[in-house]
Amino acid sequence: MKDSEIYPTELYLSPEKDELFQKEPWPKPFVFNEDVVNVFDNMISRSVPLYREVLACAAHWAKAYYQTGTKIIDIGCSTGTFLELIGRFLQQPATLVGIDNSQPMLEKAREKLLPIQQIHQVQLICDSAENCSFENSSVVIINYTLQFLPLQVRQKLLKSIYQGLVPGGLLFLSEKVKSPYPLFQETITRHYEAFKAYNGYAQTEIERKKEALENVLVPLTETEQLQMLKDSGFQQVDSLIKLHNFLSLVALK
Ligand SMILES: C[S@@+](CC[C@H](N)C(=O)[O-])C[C@H]1O[C@@H](n2cnc3c(N)ncnc32)[C@H](O)[C@@H]1O
Ligand SMILES: O=C(O)C(=O)C[C@]1(C(=O)O)C=C[C@@H](O)C=C1
Repeated sequence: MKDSEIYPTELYLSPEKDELFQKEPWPKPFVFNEDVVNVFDNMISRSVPLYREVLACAAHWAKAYYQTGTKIIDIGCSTGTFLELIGRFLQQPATLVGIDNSQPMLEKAREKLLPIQQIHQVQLICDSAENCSFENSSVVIINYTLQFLPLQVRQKLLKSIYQGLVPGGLLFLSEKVKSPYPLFQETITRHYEAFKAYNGYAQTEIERKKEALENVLVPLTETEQLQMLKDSGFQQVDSLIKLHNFLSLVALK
């Protein structure tokens, strides 16, 4: 695939509709179990603003910073949507590694990634990111995953990613963030919920998921996020995309 062909791009998303929070009992607290996994592609693409654009952007940056003979690692790879995209986009054979601690997610990913295995070496690791090595990677992607880790583990993980990246290596990070200003946070949340309603979620579904995610998904502010990256060793850090309460950053080793 040529650079010009990735945007606008089609992602490989399973069509099963997310109706999890319509029914009783609904998942609380939120976990990445089989029920969530079965509808995950539909859930995330209807819940994360600019999801398609973020993945296309991550693929562009991955291609630009990939160094031959190194790895591209996707932490919290879920059903493998990013790896499948970069696998189609990157012409030269590469080692693509997906890490996720949900076995059902990796089973979906395995299926999705079969076609790109004709070109690339694909490794799927079922473990917590904090137990993994990032040695010999030139690109690490961590989209909407750090937010689920305990606060004290996040810095440790970012340091370990920094250590594992080769010089000139890139970290691409997307997170749900919060505003440091309560009034702005309220306005942003209302706007975000309108986005979800536009994507077909009923108010009860929105409220139930919000409750399920409480204390499970803990967002930081953009400033805290940038500081954590700098404290982990990254000196060159920049923001690329932000809409409502979702942010994408890049950081260079
Ligand atoms: C919101 S999803 C990520 C979405 C995915 N990156 C994408 O763009 O489609 C979060 C993923 O992180 C995984 N996860 C949560 N905690 C983890 C941990 N400590 N280590 C590895 N994976 C984790 C979950 O199983 C889930 O698949
Ligand atoms: O629905 C929300 O409120 C979200 O925060 C979306 C979000 C996320 O950002 O991780 C939450 C859970 C799902 O895994 C997919 C997306």
